[in-house]
Amino acid sequence: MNSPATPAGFGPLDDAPAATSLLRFATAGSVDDGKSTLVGRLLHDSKSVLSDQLEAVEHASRSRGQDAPDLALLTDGLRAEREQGITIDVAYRYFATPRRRFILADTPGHVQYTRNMVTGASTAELAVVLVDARNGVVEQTRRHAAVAALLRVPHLVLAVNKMDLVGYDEGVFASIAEEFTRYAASLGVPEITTIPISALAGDNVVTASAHMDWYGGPTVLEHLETLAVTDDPGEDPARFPVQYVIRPQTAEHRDYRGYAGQIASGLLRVGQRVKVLPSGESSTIEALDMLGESVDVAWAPQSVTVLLADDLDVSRGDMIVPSDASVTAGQDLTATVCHLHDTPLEPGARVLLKHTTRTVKAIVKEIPSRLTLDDLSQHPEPGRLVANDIGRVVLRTSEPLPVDAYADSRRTGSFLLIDPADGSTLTAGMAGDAFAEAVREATGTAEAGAAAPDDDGWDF
Ligand SMILES: Nc1nc2c(ncn2[C@@H]2O[C@H](COP(=O)(O)OP(=O)(O)OP(=O)(O)O)[C@@H](O)[C@H]2O)c(=O)[nH]1
Repeated sequence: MNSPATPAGFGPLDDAPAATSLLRFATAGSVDDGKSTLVGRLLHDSKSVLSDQLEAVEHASRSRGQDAPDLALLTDGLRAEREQGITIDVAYRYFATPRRRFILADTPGHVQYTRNMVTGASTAELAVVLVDARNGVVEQTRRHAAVAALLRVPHLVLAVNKMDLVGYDEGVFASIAEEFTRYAASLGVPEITTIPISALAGDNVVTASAHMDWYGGPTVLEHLETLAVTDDPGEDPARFPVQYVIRPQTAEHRDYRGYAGQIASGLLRVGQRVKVLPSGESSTIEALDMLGESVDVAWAPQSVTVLLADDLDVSRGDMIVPSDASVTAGQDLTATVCHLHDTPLEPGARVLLKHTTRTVKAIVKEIPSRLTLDDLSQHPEPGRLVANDIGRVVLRTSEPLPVDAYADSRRTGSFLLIDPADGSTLTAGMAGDAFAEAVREATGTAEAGAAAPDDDGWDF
């Protein structure tokens, strides 16, 4: 049984300081649409490939009787391992150009890998969806757009690849671009860019194509390099999950009581009025300690120790938020989820729910909907969710949790369901109804509903 990697957006935060020049993006495409070739071309033409790697690729291509280097071989390590049946769900690649640094989540393209796109795209600012110009928008393309919309990836690029095989025809590109844009926009994707490319020939990947003078937009790399990403932590709601309570037992520090953790989103400053969830008690930030130094301001994803002016009862897993934040702590949670595990998720399932630094018991009360992702219609009898399914679940947690709507905060609106028996990740969840509402609006279909059997002792 394959247990997929923990989605990056749902696991621990990385320690790297926010850098304006960093773009996280994901690629998605069906088998043979040319994803490996596109990634290889990006790495090669942006000179991110080391010369010994290139020599190895040229050598391998020649020994296969090919004149030009097969750039798909640059990503072949991943493929070889996949063919041997080793589970590598998402490979992260790092590369840089003079204008920006990139982290690319490279996800396999088969239908059964929807969950990998969820994993790869959970922290992405942008997703590149590839289609083969000869095939146009297919079921997988709609799936990828739906997953990008579900994860609220803010920028979506449709790369219409293999334009060389359709004679670089503007009409072919235009009709694919139009169909895709209509579909993705109906799901609420805020920004969609469509680019005609040939990954093999290098048209519009890094350098502008000489074959498509009817296209006046950016190349793929230009778009990736110049996209304005919202990396101002001040724009996000401030959320500080408490990881440790620090109370030194020395005479010198008798009165010290600090709350250590990593800022999950937004920005904290000394003097700010805050409240602690779930208790709702208020106080003021008296000091912020970072690596032994006092600072006035700290922001996500920095690790800090917060000192409050009042002596409140704060424990691990509590969340410090601005006093006027609308988020409340509750035990009933509705979410859109992508089920990741090979064991299905059923109403009545007893699971662990991991939200930021806190893990509590939870029960799946209801599965009101299960989506057919190719046309977003509702299964008439949702029943249960199997691996790669996207659906809606109603959960009840053993303790109140301050969960944001995912639409407001990707970090504190997401959670994982975990199997209490072996600790494996079952399901990635996005709290709130925004995606379900977009789907209902786009399709006009109603949910059916499947409720849990009577509780027997797991009644919180
Ligand atoms: N003519 C033409 N062929 C292309 C182009 N891009 C990729 N190909 C070819 O299409 C085939 C599949 O390309 P890959 O890059 O391996 O496709 P992929 O999407 O990574 O495939 P998987 O890794 O199996 O999902 C290869 O034979 C490529 O050489 C293109 O722009 N034009």
